[in-house]
Amino acid sequence: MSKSLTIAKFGGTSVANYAAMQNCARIVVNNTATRIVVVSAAAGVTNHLVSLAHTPMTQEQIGEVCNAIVAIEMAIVDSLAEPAAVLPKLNDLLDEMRELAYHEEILHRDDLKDQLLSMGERMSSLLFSAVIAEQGQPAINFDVRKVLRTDSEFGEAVPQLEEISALSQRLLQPEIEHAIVVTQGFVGADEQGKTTTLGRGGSDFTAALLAEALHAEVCEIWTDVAGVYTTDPRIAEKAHPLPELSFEEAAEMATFGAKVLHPATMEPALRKNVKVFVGSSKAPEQGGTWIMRDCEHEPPYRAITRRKDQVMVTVKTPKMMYAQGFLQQVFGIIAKHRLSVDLVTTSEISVSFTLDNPANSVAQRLNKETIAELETICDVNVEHGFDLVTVVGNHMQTAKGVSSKIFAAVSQYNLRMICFGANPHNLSFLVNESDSADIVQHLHKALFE
Ligand SMILES: Nc1ncnc2c1ncn2[C@@H]1O[C@H](COP(=O)(O)OP(=O)(O)O)[C@@H](O)[C@H]1O
Ligand SMILES: N[C@@H](CC(=O)OP(=O)(O)O)C(=O)O
Repeated sequence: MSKSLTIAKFGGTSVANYAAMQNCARIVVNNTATRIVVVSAAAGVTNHLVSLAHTPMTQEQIGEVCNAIVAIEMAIVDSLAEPAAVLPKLNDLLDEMRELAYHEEILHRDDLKDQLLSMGERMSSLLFSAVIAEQGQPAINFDVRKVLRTDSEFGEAVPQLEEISALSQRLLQPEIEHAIVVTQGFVGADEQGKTTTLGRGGSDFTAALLAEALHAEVCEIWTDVAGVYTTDPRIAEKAHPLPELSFEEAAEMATFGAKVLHPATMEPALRKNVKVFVGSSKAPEQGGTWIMRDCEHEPPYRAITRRKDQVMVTVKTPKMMYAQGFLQQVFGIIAKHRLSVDLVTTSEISVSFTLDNPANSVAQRLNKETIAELETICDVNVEHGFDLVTVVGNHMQTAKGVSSKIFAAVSQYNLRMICFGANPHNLSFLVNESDSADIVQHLHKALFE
């Protein structure tokens, strides 16, 4: 275990093609502390795999989607100086992918879906290890399933921390002594060795879990933006990168929709005090954001996030006024399906709460099951078409004038639910999806420009 170990994670756009991979390989070889590299699938590949796994398709349609993936992978191999060194292994993986796609279409098994989803990372890690080797460093492609033990919740598998730590120290640590280890983000395996996945965007989480297991000093998240910004730069053009963030602020931002980080990434970092750096693999010289335990400044507001695809569920029982334990029953059902609720409001006869409902996700299936079970005990009304906008900061409930400034900025919009005061780090609104970009822009202007 080395105190100076750095783990570098490269996201989908950073490994989208050969030129992008070369930028990343330079970042790796320029820092001798970087011995482990975690890669995502090349941009677009996981989306194709998700459509294979979740959309009913004819044989021809399956063939077309597979061909689109083949084109992305082959363009990278063809650019390598020695394609022949990896081509047989890549062809094996492509064959495995096609076979899984046809089988899954017939069998609809969750374990096959995850095996299929893992193929993008298995291919990109093979290719990326070849790109590092081209830059003169010994590199190996390591199968993360040997160490990233999870439970068997396919699609949203939960990492088993003690096993990951023991397995990583036994099987991964010796490898980094003699080569740069390139491994897969997002992917794991259960006790039976079946392939699992950690949920969309889960490669950041993998990097943080391995950093925790091997007591790394730094976990770098290399992406397509130069750090974590005041808000998504795709929404507000004047958004700017933040030099520093606390673990808590970063965790809130990720939970409430800052796609640049997977929501669970901060947990391992916080447990082992691993510093997290977020930067652009295209422009590493621009610097980025350091996320750490103690920041120099903890301002009342630091950033704005937006999370799309929210549903608002209102449960109502005419007997609620007298029915003690109704809330407990409702939240018992939600907990049983492992859902988390972000916003809650109550009145005498009803309770409203929000559920995250992204397309093609495990959450969507669990939401349906939860709503069906709630309908057995009360009236349930489900409304779609909302986004959640959150201002993230520190000691927000006690900082004077913060909430009035925020409410003034959104005064002309219809706010369906508001959540404030339960913790010092956020103020959230549920808003119509058609308004959310405007709301973020107005808030950004009022708070940061
Ligand atoms: N607060 C934020 N700061 C920076 N990027 C953000 C933020 N909120 C959302 N994003 C979006 O996250 C994107 C990076 O995340 P993602 O596409 O998942 O990258 P990767 O493929 O590298 O994991 C950025 O291009 C940006 O549009
Ligand atoms: N490839 C997976 C995992 C991941 O983390 O990807 P990215 O780093 O590109 O967000 C996904 O698309 O969900």
